[in-house]
Amino acid sequence: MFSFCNSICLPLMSSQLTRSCYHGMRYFATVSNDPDTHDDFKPANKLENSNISLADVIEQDVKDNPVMIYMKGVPDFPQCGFSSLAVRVLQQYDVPLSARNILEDPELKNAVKAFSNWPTFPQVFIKGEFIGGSDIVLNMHQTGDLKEKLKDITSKQ
Ligand SMILES: N[C@@H](CCC(=O)N[C@@H](CS)C(=O)NCC(=O)O)C(=O)O
Ligand code: FES
Repeated sequence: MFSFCNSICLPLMSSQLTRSCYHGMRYFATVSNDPDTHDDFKPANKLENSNISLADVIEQDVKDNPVMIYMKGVPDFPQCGFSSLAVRVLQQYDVPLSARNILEDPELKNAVKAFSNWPTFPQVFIKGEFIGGSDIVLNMHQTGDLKEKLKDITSKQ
């Protein structure tokens, strides 16, 4: 079964109706249960088994991962058109992409918003610097600023 978010979000498939999106459209919310899909993009820093605060986790994420994206879904299966766009732009470059799925953790979602003081997702950080969302990343791609920002990041293996 399919459900769409205002023509922007991608169709989502699942058996459980659990969430509603930004536009108020209820949709089927699951992420891939293939563990390899998640691990490909897992940040160096893990949330599990940690007693540090979420703000510390985010700070560590953006320090340890040169290109870090907080998004809806995962890079292999974005669950929103904005997150999908940001991933597709960043994947034009030969750089490692680390991601966390904020749909899996409402507390992380709020902590990321507070950390960056930015109200929407996706949120992209490059070398610890908050860059912005998909529109900003796309614009930087088009102007050449993104290439410049990413140029000294070691390429993917
Ligand atoms: N201009 C932003 C728009 C992103 C956007 O509107 N995101 C919404 C819908 S996915 C959002 O994150 N809303 C807040 C929320 O879901 O908590 C971009 O291009 O990234
Ligand atoms: S626009 Fe609906 S979830 Fe992103």
